[in-house]
Amino acid sequence: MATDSWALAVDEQEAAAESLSNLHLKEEKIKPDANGAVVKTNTNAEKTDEEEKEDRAAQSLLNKLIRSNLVDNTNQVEVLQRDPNSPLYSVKSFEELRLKPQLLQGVYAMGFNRPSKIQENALPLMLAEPPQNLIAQSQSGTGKTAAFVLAMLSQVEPANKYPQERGQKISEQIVIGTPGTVLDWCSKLKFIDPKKIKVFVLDEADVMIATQGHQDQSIRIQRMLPRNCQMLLFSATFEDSVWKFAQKVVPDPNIIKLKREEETLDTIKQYYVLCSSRDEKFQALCNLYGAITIAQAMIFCHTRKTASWLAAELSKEGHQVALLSGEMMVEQRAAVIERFREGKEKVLVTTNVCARGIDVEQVSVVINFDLPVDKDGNPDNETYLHRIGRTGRFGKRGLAVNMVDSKHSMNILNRIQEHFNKKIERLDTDDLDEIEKIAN
Ligand SMILES: Nc1ncnc2c1ncn2[C@@H]1O[C@H](COP(=O)(O)OP(=O)(O)OP(=O)(O)O)[C@@H](O)[C@H]1O
Repeated sequence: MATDSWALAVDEQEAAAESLSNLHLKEEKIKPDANGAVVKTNTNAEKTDEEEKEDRAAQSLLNKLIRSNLVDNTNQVEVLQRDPNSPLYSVKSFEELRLKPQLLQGVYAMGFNRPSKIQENALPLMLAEPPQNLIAQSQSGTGKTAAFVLAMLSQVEPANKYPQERGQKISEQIVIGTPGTVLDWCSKLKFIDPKKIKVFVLDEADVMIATQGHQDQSIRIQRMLPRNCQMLLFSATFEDSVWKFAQKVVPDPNIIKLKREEETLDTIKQYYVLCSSRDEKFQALCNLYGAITIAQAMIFCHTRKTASWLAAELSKEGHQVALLSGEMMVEQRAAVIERFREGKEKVLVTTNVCARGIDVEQVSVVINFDLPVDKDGNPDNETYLHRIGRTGRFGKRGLAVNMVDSKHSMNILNRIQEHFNKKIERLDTDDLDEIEKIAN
């Protein structure tokens, strides 16, 4: 079966339609009772004639949409979750993963119907008794964060109001921070008693490696934790250095790892555009906007200067643009991201600061206005993966367009293709028909 929803056969699509209608029923069926327990009710018995009619009409419309290949995204997720080749595939339901009733309730309230592959594989290990250590890799946007957050919440005892602070008390049970701050809180400032920590998660382990000092700080925190503290390490990419670090920091780990060619998602289509100058790249971008409907886009530039220039040019063209760059204060960055998430701005122009972590479902296009390179000018494959992973979140389709403006950047692009063993097709942005085709 194809992983790619564009290539689904009609019978698969119809099966998907059926799933969607079941999904609708399932959402209705699962309701928490007064004690927070999840109760299943017989929906069919409760359905009125009116609802029955509405359902049939919805089903028929959906089938029509599917036949014309406009597969709805919810539907698409359902299809992917039944495709063994997809990172969203699972054979189990959340109920079978033995989450606490309140967490199960929360998961359904979030609109999650089935776990993804990483959730299905990682959760039983993380929730085992005694809890297991884990080093895990999964593609961007496939539910890693949701997986370890569920594991953390499963371990929290709400009655225990720590971590504690010497003078002022921290009553929150979960602390999220960069290695430097958490280390200060555990050691210098003693806001947290590390001996009481039950779960230690290192997310985006590749950043720990790339950022000066983070690796050592993480190891110093890990050494303060009790022996029975559960250690979890997640990353979308695992270069050798990340791998070495992971094994240093997580003792006796269970390991979930991807093959290199599995790291990129088939739901994200990747293209490059040949240009000869910055202005041509800008023109290509305008052509793209002229030809396809772009819900929201993120555009990555190498320098703040280019990012500010581009944001200003796009504004002149009438786009609602937000600019996010490294010199902004944390609060300012958060405010910009929040406005973008709310859809107040449709385009986010940024430098690398924003390559990771942002989860905005509506981002349908990522543009590498400049290709990601490291400080020595070599291709930065991890950053590339994180950048394009801002689109195609949890089974959504995405488009990644790379602007190539010199022999050097063509060489960078070729090396990125080789690294991921994935062909990046050329796109002629002067050909409107061609652009329209890729968007369908
Ligand atoms: N089982 C699920 N069903 C439906 N949606 C889900 C499920 N799990 C997670 N999601 C949603 O999918 C999106 C991506 O999930 P998440 O942020 O956990 O992925 P991630 O692998 O940590 O991504 P990244 O690598 O970019 O950090 C989020 O919006 C999340 O709410």
